[in-house]
Amino acid sequence: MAAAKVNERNGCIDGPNNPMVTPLLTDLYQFTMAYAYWKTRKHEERAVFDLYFRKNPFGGEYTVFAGLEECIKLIANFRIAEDEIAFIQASLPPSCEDGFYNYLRGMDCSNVEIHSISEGYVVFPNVPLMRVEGPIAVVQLLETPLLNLINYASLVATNAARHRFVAGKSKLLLEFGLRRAQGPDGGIGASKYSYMGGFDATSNVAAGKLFGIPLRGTHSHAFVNSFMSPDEITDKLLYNYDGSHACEDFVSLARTWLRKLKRSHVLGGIFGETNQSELAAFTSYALAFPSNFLALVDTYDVVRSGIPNFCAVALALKDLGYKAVGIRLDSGDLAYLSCEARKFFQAIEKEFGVPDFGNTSITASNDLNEVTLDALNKQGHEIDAFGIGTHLVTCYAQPALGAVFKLVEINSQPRIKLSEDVTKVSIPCKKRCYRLYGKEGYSLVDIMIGENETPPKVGERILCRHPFNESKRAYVVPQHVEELLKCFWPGRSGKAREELPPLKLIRERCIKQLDQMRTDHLRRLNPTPYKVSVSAKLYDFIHFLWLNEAPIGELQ
Ligand SMILES: Nc1ncnc2c1ncn2[C@@H]1O[C@H](COP(=O)(O)OP(=O)(O)OP(=O)(O)O)[C@@H](O)[C@H]1O
Ligand SMILES: O=P(O)(O)OC[C@H]1O[C@H](OP(=O)(O)OP(=O)(O)O)[C@H](O)[C@@H]1O
Ligand SMILES: O=C(O)c1cccnc1
Ligand SMILES: [Mg+2]
Repeated sequence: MAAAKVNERNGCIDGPNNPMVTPLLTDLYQFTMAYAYWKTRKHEERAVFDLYFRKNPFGGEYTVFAGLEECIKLIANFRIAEDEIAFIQASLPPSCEDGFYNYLRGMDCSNVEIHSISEGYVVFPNVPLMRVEGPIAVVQLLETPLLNLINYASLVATNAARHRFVAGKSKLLLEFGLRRAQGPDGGIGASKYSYMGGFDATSNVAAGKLFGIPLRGTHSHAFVNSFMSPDEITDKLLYNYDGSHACEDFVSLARTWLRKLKRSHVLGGIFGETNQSELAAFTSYALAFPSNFLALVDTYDVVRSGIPNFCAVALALKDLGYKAVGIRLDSGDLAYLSCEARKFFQAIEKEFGVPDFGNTSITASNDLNEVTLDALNKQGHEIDAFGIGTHLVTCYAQPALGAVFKLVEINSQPRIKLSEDVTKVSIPCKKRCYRLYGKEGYSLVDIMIGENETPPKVGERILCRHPFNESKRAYVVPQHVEELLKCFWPGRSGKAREELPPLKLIRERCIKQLDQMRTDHLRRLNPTPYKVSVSAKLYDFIHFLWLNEAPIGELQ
């Protein structure tokens, strides 16, 4: 993954983060269609496409929109290089005329206009996330890369937001998925969009460098397993926190604390001989990171070895003025073990008078997902931080979002795609989209209207209709109206271009958006669907066009 390059052409928007995002990152049929448009001299006809999805993922009723910045970076840098043109020429039939390749040579997105919902917004089915307008051949080529950049990004951001919802705001959420992700780009994307969806940090160093995501981590079982005995620690010296004096033998100090713990009335009964190679591993990790000591305690036996060994080293550190961070549990019954660990820490705080030791942090990992987080909450647990990998980054519960890109207008003529399945009928016309807010500050409904219709106004009653179900309709008097589609790439329209905010701000926006949603839309079990509607005028037009385009069947 190369660092983002500076755009030489417009000097302001870098290229996509991933160098594989080029005009060739598309399906062959986009190029064959482009050729056919060109051959019939249709290629410059002005087309409007909507990018939207039909169903929220994970059985939920909301989605977090992500991936916009990469789309705009693609658009800003969209030029087909000479070697790419040669490859396209070799891939299309020899009968394709040379003029087409000259046309591709001059192709860019300077006449394409992109309106989009802002990245990090909570979004709903059928409302365009993005409206792409421009010469049909160019916009056709953009279908696949735009969908590619938005589908997984939005899916994983939504997955992260859902994990955050179950875990609760006070928990630290760490993304640990790189090793299980779908290749390098899956891993980088997962880290970026999990952070956007509300995770606090990642273990992925490359993502930390590329996007400034906070890096966090513990250590693995291999580190513990690698120690055979305390004799392996040769450098036992540790200066105290302020550097004023040295403890010559930190290993013995930790051993002394272990003996004290064993003699304690309360704790002594819990464990006997702990694993000494584990104690050696913890001691040497503390010598390496005295201010950031966190131990993985489940290699041998959490209660009889890992926790007492950790506490002995943590108390030795405390003697030298350091505060240990905590433990990680990576197997077994995480609810039970976290409660046992907390009791142990609290007993030490009481018996040895160590302030705040009871609050020592407990991190849990091991195949966690929404369901296990929910189960842990129901049982009661003492976990402060969750490290989540596989289920988060692979989107195990649902592997694809399914956003689509549909032609809604050409040469100012609205188009509709019909389907046997009503949910797959496209909503025609170049549209404006609004979010209407009610008295209590929550959003009530999203509404799509024709481009030239009068926008909804605060305090004015407007009829919101379900796009396809005649009987579903409601009057809304909005207290606040927000236009959703903003201009992120003005083309030649002369409109102002929305800025692309830094990742941290998008993350904050996402958290704020979710805070502003009614929790019944967010809950895991039987969430309430959010209403998505069209104006009365657009409703009538959709159904007029539908009847116009659908052939009448004949029964015999
Ligand atoms: N209290 C709990 N309630 C519900 N699920 C839990 C609880 N504690 C742990 N889990 C989950 O149960 C599963 C246990 O995994 P598994 O059966 O592989 O055992 P393990 O603890 O990983 O054992 P080992 O690593 O020693 O093989 C994990 O998915 C974990 O997230
Ligand atoms: O379980 P996940 O949600 O994917 O989180 C990441 C896992 O990766 C590490 O395990 P590792 O790869 O070392 O193997 P393990 O499964 O044997 O613990 C870590 O200890 C977690 O268990
Ligand atoms: O830092 C960790 O604890 C970590 C990182 C990646 C995967 N599992 C754990
Ligand atoms: Mg594991």
